[in-house]
Amino acid sequence: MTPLHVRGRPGDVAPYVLLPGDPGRAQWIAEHFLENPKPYTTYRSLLGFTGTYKGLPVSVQTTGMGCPSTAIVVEELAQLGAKVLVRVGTCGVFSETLKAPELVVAQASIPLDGTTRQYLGGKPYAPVPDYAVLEQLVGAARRLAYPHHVGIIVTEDAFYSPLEHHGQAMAPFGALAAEMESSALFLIAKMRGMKAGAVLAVVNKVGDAQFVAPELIQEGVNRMTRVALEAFVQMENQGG
Ligand SMILES: O=P(O)(O)O[C@H]1O[C@H](CO)[C@@H](O)[C@H]1O
Ligand SMILES: O=c1cc[nH]c(=O)[nH]1
Repeated sequence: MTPLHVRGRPGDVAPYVLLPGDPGRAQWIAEHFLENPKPYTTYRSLLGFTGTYKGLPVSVQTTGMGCPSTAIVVEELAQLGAKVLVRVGTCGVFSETLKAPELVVAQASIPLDGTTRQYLGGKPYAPVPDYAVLEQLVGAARRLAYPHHVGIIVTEDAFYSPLEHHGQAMAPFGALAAEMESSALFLIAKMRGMKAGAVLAVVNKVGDAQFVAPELIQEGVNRMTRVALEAFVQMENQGG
């Protein structure tokens, strides 16, 4: 039996998993960073591949956009034996002092989404990455000398909110960036005994009508992927 959506079989998914929102990014990462990548699921375009990076088995699994889809994928990755999950996503920033292709490493997510609210029955909660994963992500970004910011992000549902952008309202409280998946990832990973983190490439200032130039996005994606993979290797070398 495979899970309902991530249609891999036990053994198909590696303990270490990269989580991009975009299936095109999942395929690009598999082709450019993994040796011998093999697809294990294509259902609903939630593409998943497993290969190796520097000899370490690694999977890359699309989450789709938003917390509802991410929650399904993370639950099913737990069923398939995943242990360490790192979101490699894109984000919008609240200040022009953060620029593409800089990275944002999430230290916590302010959960403005509906999925975590439903999981928690409305109880307050602080979705945070696993501390060891956070440490390894920051360490890898430093070693690679990629400019990065470590801080609070906002996870929200409405990319095109008709109201004044509600994520932006959290900027005075220290939020650096907005995206749409990390709160659910952090919460569900904790509930299911997995370790999670998130590294994000800056692609716009929140509310801008355009993303930055494709070359800058590509460079950010390249950098965040390298950071996440090097963090996996370090974690494995230090006993997982
Ligand atoms: O680039 P990904 O990983 O999809 O992440 C961001 O991009 C999408 C919105 O454009 C949302 O999923 C948001 O979280
Ligand atoms: O969720 C997101 C992702 C990228 N840019 C945004 O403004 N929001």
